[in-house]
Amino acid sequence: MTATTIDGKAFAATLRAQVTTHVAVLKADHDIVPGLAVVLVGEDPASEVYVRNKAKQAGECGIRSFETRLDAATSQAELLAVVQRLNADPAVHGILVQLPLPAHIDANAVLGAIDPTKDVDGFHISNVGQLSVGQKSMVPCTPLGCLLLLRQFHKGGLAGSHAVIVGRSNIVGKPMAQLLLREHCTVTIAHSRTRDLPSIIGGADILVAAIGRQEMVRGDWIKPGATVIDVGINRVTRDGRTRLVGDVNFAEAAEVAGAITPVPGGVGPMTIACLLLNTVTACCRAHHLPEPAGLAELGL
Ligand SMILES: Nc1nc2c(c(=O)[nH]1)N[C@@H](CN(C=O)c1ccc(C(=O)N[C@@H](CCC(=O)O)C(=O)O)cc1)CN2
Repeated sequence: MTATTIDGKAFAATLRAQVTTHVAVLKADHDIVPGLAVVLVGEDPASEVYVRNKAKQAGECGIRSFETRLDAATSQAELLAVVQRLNADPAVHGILVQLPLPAHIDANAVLGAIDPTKDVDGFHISNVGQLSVGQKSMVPCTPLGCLLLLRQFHKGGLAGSHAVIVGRSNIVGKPMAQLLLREHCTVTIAHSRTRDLPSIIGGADILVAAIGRQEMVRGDWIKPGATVIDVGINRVTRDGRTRLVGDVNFAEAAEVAGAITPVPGGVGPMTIACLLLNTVTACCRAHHLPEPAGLAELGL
């Protein structure tokens, strides 16, 4: 069997087109322009790329973007002051502090200082709690992107499917589990200390790999016909060339799975598209206006 390759880049482009349409309506009917503030501390090269792409794609959708770049030596108090300023700015509907932060800064303190209604990353504890009890919330971008791909590409519907999530991070693994539970999947969260990972993965109709280890999941671990969502982004250098690979061995898995996301071009582009969707959603909620399809469609 050769799996369908899920084109996350194309799906993200469609989502961004929907966001662009909604932004245009907000401007034409209400003279409102959604605003997204992105804060980067330090000079991590990958974060630089992500922040640049966020600002560029926001602009292309008609979202006003506000970028704050801070020195790696910025104190936690200085960063908190920036967050407070953005919380108070009515032109800013979404705030994102790019992770990882330098080690001397307590990320939880910073994420907890963001106004939950502007928390387009969905990392504030009140959004985490609301998602876990099934209330309307802001939803973390990567798991939201994975869910939208699964709703589109997993054959046979999500309800009743056994989903195995490998990875228990607050950014991906845990919120992904909440989202799939809401879709009536049977959810197993596995992680680095799970015993006999291959046999757990072998029972999965849906596999979400978010463990951060290059090509760790082998093709013969995967149930024939399963849908595989690879969240991993690992930079590897082979024969003097650097390239990106996921947490799943793509070539092997594609021989067994029903559908699979590639790396790059799978989940990554969905992360930024969902950030833009969350920003417009936050703007609409702030102004008590109809939200774009997306979170509302998912009942979130
Ligand atoms: N505050 C946040 N920080 C981080 C998040 C997040 O959701 N919020 N997620 C990741 C990084 N990330 C977004 O910030 C992100 C990662 C990857 C991509 C992406 O488009 N990847 C491409 C490949 C890009 C490349 O060449 O490196 C792909 O997979 O096709 C977008 C966003 C950690 N931090």
